[in-house]
Amino acid sequence: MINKKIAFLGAGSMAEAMISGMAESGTIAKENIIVTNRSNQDRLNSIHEKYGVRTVLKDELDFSEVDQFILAMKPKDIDAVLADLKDKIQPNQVLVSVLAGISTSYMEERLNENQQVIRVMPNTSSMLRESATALCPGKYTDMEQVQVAKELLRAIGEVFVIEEDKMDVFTGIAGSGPAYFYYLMEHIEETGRAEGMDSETLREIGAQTLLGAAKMMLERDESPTELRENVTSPNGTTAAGLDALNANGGGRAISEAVKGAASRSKELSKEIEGLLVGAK
Ligand SMILES: NC(=O)C1=CN([C@@H]2O[C@H](COP(=O)(O)OP(=O)(O)OC[C@H]3O[C@@H](n4cnc5c(N)ncnc54)[C@H](OP(=O)(O)O)[C@@H]3O)[C@@H](O)[C@H]2O)C=CC1
Ligand SMILES: O=C(O)[C@@H]1CCC=N1
Repeated sequence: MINKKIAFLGAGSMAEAMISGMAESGTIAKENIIVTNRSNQDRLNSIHEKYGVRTVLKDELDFSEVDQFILAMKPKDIDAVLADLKDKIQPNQVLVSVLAGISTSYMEERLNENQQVIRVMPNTSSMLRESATALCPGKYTDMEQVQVAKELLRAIGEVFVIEEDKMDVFTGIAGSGPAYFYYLMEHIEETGRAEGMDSETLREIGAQTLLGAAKMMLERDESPTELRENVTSPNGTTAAGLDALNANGGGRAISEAVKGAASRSKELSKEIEGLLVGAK
């Protein structure tokens, strides 16, 4: 068990997914997880009741008791948050940000010298401890703190330490990724329903098919191409399905989705910088 105190600054959907996974994991005691937001006390009450973690409004947080702060507000709020935190945090405390598009250098430049920061990108499957989470440390961050963050994030799934210049594409693949699979399922369900199947059965069939394919990719030593070919009998049903997918730009659409999300991640940081320039 990790004997550190963490404070979430932000109690929205991403924070809740992480809190739920962490609280269930036993990796960190619930009383060592503090959840804050700006003003929504009802939301804090509900998180406290559901997960048994401590909750306080951000202005009531005792900063001195926290080892790692997890920034989980919207990217547009980052400047206000960093300005507020700058002189409240100590060099031995670490800021771990889940914000899309906000780089470690962006945070470092707005904090006191040598401040330790870590950028991470989880996804909402954190709730079931099945996130694929990327992590990259800032340039002043101790390895020991990186280890603590890694261990914490392992409570909500698998952790991949990556170079920061890969963070945008990682966001396009894994941060936003669950939505693509849900979208796929929405269309599969719609088609099944049109053929008279009921939604509940379709949900189970689709999810089991996705889970089976995911496990095959994780547990078999075969590439997705080989696995796909094994499903595809000559002149059979899968070949017909894949032909239809290709004829309708399916493969290209998937690549474009990843590229679109990655490019939005890049754009977000530019927008935030633009806002700052505009505010001067
Ligand atoms: N949703 C996802 O799948 C993923 C999201 N992310 C990132 O997670 C972040 C949060 O997204 P999401 O959960 O959807 O956002 P939400 O809008 O649901 O939640 C934002 C939260 O931030 C709080 N907040 C705002 N300013 C402050 C502050 N100064 N101090 C403390 N809390 C503050 C808000 O409090 P109040 O309500 O009181 O104003 C609210 O609880 C984003 O930056 C996003 O890029 C990353 C990976 C995946
Ligand atoms: O849509 C978003 O911007 C956030 C970041 C990754 C997933 N959700």
